[in-house]
Amino acid sequence: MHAVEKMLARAAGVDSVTPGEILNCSVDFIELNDLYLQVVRSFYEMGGTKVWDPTKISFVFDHYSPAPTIRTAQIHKEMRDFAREQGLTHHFDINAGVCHQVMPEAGLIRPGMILVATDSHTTTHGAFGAFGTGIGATDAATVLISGELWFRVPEVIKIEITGKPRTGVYAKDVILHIIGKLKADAAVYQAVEFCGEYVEGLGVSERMAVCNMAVEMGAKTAWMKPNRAVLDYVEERFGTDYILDETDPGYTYAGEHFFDVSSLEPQLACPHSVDNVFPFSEVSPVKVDQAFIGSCTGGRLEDLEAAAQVVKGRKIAPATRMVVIPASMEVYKKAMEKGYVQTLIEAGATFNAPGCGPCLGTHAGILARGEVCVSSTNRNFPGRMGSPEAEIYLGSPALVAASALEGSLADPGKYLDTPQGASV
Ligand SMILES: CC(C)[C@H](C(=O)O)[C@@H](O)C(=O)O
Ligand code: SF4
Repeated sequence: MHAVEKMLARAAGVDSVTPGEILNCSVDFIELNDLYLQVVRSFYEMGGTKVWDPTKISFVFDHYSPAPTIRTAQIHKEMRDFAREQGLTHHFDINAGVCHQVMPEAGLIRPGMILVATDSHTTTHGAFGAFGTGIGATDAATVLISGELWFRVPEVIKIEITGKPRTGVYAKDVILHIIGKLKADAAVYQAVEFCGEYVEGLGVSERMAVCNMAVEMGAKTAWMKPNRAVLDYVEERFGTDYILDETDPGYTYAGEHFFDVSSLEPQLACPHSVDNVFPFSEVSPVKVDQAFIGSCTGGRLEDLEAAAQVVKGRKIAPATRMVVIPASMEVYKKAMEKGYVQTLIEAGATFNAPGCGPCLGTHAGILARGEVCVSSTNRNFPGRMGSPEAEIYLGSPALVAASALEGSLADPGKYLDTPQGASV
C-alpha cells in the first residue's frame, strides 16, 4: 500500500484498502472557514446538539476577515456564538490569518492525520505528510455530529522532480510548470505524491506552495514524505506523537510523471486559467496595474523575504499598486521583526490585515474592469479578484515584486543576482 492508503486504512480500522473502495473513516480534525455558516445551520437541521469533540474542530475567519460587509459581520457573529456555545478549543477570529497557514502554526497539523476542511486548498497539508482534503457543507455538518466521514480511496500518481533551478526560480514556478504541462484535469480525484531530490530539499513553505496547488489539477489530496525540515516544524509546534507512514517497496502508481527543473525559467499562469502556463520569455510584455503578494500559496515569511530582496532600496513603478497581505499575524509579526515590512513599505507597497482578501476578490485589493494584476496566489479565473474583465497572471512572489518595480511583467533574477539584492 501507499502511505496515503495506509492513513485511510488506519482511520477506517481495516488492514488494507484498494483504490475505488468506499470507507467510513474517523476524522482527526476539521476546519471551517467563514464562508460556511450553512454548516452550523445544517448541524442543527440534522438534529445536532453537541459537537462530537470540541478539541478537534476549528473555525478560522479568513475569507471575509475583517468582515467587509454587514452580511459577513452577521456570519461571523453567528459562527462566533456557535463556537462559544459548543466550547470549541480552536477558534481563530479576525486576528489570525488564512486557515492553511494558521493551522500548521498552531500545531494542529501532523503526519498521518486525516484532516478535512471546507476549502479546496486543504491539499496544502500533504506537505506535512497528512491526508488533507476539502469537503462541502453537508459532509462538514456530518463530521461535526459524528466525527466520521465517507471516503472513496483515491488512486495515487507520482510526480518526481529533480534538478536545481537558477536564482529567481522557486517552487511556485515548478508547480505552475507542472500544472501547465499536465493540465487542470490531470489528477481528478487522485492523490498526488510529489517526490525526488528537488522535493527532498524543499523547506516547509515551498512544500506547502506545491501541495496547495495540487487541487488545480483536480487532486483529491497531495502528499510528500516529511523531511527533517517538516519534522522539526511539526515537533516544535505539535510534538512527536505522530505516525510516519511509509509506502511499501514496489508499490505500483496509477501514473508517473518526471520533471527536471534545472533549466526552468520563471513561469506565468496567464489569463484566464491556472494551466495556461508559459515560461517568462514567451509571455508578451504586459503593463501591470496591481501586484499582489499574499494567500495560502504565496503569503508566507519566505515569500515576503523574497519580495523584500527584490525591492530593497528601490521604488515600485508610479502607475502600479503593490498590495501585500501576510498569510497570518505570525508571519506579519516576524516580517516586521526582520525588516521586510519596512523594506516593502519604503518601496511603495501597502499592507492589509492577514486573511484571504484579494485572492478571491472579497476585499482589500479588488480589480477594476480592464486592469491587469500579477499575483502570488493560485487562481486566475475571470472575476476571481474583482471585475470579470480584469486579467490575472500568477507567478512567484519575487516575480510579482519585480513586476511592481517595472510596472510590467518582469523576471526577478536580475534583482537577485546583484549583491544589493542578496541582503535584506
Ligand atoms: C472556500 C472556497 C470559497 C474556496 C475554496 O474552497 O478553495 C476558496 O478558498 C478559494 O480559494 O477559491
Ligand atoms: S488565501 Fe485564497 S486560495 Fe487560500 S484559502 Fe483563501 S481564498 Fe482560498
